[in-house]
Amino acid sequence: MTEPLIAVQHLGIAFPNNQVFKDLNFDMQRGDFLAVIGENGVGKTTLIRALLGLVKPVAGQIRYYPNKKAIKVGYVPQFRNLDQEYPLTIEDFVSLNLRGWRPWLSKAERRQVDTALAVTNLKKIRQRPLGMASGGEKQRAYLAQAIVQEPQLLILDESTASLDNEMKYELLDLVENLNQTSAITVFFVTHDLPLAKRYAKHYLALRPGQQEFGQVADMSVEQLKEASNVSNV
Ligand SMILES: Nc1ncnc2c1ncn2[C@@H]1O[C@H](COP(=O)(O)OP(=O)(O)OP(=O)(O)O)[C@@H](O)[C@H]1O
Repeated sequence: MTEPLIAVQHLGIAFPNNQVFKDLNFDMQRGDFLAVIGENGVGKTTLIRALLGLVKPVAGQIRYYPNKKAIKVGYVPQFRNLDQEYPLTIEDFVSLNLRGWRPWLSKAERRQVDTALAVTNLKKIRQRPLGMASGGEKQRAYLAQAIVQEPQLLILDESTASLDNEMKYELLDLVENLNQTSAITVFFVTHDLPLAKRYAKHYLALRPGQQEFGQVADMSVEQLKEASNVSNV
């Protein structure tokens, strides 16, 4: 077995009066495309926060290989429509993730921006104010911003929710392409089981107090639904 990118081992996370995870275990192999499914409130966002080191486990651990610092993370949020007045151009918006306190980009950074715009099909409209872009273009700009630093791990946090069908597939086709050509590891939180089935290699179905991890190819959409539904006890 090769070394994973991230190993979640016996993870326990609790808030006052609320044990969200108890003994959660799964590995993310490099280049995996993992769909994380489960009902509202089961802990999907908490798991993302734990992966980012923003919530402290009460038990177990998350191991990063070779180490946490070596893993850059890109994050694509759920689609929310930006105001038409939003002033940054698409290119400036994508560059935000590279600019520290410096107002300018180095040559190497410019190349990174060009690549991110190219792989998300935004080159032609790079000078358009982001607020004037279509919904799909805006979400592609978020994807471009997330990948401009060439992360090893890309987190899609319900990034396709509220997009129409065509835009969902368009966005995930781009992500699949990145996954296949740059071996970027994808952590895809979604309620959309047909999308999970179409794009993911593995699934992690979260239920209160339990989890199921497996290969998507072995599951039908109905079985995925069953795996992520709360059992009637
Ligand atoms: N900071 C916090 N303090 C206390 N409880 C919290 C905190 N954050 C989350 N929770 C609780 O932990 C549980 C898991 O929440 P979380 O947001 O991770 O679920 P989710 O699966 O992402 O839900 P959704 O699909 O609705 O986004 C919920 O019961 C939530 O109320």
